[in-house]
Amino acid sequence: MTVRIGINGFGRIGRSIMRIAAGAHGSGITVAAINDIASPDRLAYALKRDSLRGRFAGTVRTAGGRLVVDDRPLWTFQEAQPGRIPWSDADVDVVIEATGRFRSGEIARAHITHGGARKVVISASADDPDAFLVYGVNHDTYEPDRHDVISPASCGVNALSVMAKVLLDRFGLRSVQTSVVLAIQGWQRVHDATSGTSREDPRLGRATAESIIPHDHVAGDLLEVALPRLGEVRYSYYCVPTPIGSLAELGGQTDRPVTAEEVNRAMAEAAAGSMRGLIDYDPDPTVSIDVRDNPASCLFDPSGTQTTADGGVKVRGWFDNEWGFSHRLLDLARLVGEREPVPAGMLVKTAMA
Ligand SMILES: NC(=O)c1ccc[n+]([C@@H]2O[C@H](COP(=O)([O-])OP(=O)(O)OC[C@H]3O[C@@H](n4cnc5c(N)ncnc54)[C@H](O)[C@@H]3O)[C@@H](O)[C@H]2O)c1
Repeated sequence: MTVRIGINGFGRIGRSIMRIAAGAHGSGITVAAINDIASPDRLAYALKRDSLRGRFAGTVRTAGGRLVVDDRPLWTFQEAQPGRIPWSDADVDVVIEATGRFRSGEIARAHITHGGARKVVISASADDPDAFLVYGVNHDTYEPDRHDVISPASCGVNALSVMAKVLLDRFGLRSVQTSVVLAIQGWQRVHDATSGTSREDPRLGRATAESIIPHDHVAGDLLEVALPRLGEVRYSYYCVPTPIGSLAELGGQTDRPVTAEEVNRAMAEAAAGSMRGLIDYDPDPTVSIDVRDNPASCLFDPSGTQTTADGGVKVRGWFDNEWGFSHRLLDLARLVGEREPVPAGMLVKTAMA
């Protein structure tokens, strides 16, 4: 079965989804419709030429007010309010809410109640969704009858939680402390600004290219939601002026002392087995740009593993904050868009096919 997707907000995430769906990892997904406040011509231009990902591999044009991708016209709407988008005209199963404007579960639900879609996946941490589902970590808690508006938490939480799950399952893990170092986000400001970021922490209005910016607007507590067995988690977030490619570090206490070699072996085994497609493992020395276009939630970096004799452990992973996360959004869309959900183990394989 093909899940028909509607994308609200054709920005960095929306266009990543379009590129993935049009490429080799797009099986089981059809982008049926898009909505953005920008004109179809601007959307076509933005899809065709991307400063970070290069030219779109297929063809892009507009015709009759619609975006036409690889000679397939998409329903193209230009509405500013979720409740006004007629997704049912395009027979959309799942809306991916990727404007960054409508992160409240209640507002995003209008895609269902007014637009006629069946499910919504918000492309960020959200307020009061029906469920937070991190793919590969707790997506098997999805209940089709109760969960209509879903949040995958954040890209950072996805990267942290796949590593945390491996450590937890293999060695036990508690007293977890994490850091996420995040590449530039579209809502940041070029110069110091007092408004326009829609975030309350004043540091987030500071000039993007000038500083490492710590901030409190974090979704780190969602790590505890996705993996309640972890117990308390502490987290730090930093915005840095690199265009793409982010870092996740996670430390904690294992149930027994482990060596760095044991930890790395566990991650390598998970990358080849239970977490295939979600954790990638790369023994080569890595810097952030190396993760660009990587579809995994986390590219595990064994050179970052440190342990102490009393059971302390720290691990490092990289993630493409757009590309990896967009793959997870599509994994979730496949899961919730299926009219008859298939077993979780099958879904990981399908997603990576
Ligand atoms: N970019 C990342 O690395 C990343 C990673 C994870 C999560 N996210 C989250 O995904 C969301 C989108 O991020 P992005 O980077 O794609 O943002 P973006 O600014 O690149 O894209 C937002 C798009 O939404 C459109 N838009 C704005 N208001 C609208 C409205 N009222 N109705 C319809 N369209 C509207 C804009 O024209 C733009 O095309 C945010 O919540 C962000 O936090 C982003």
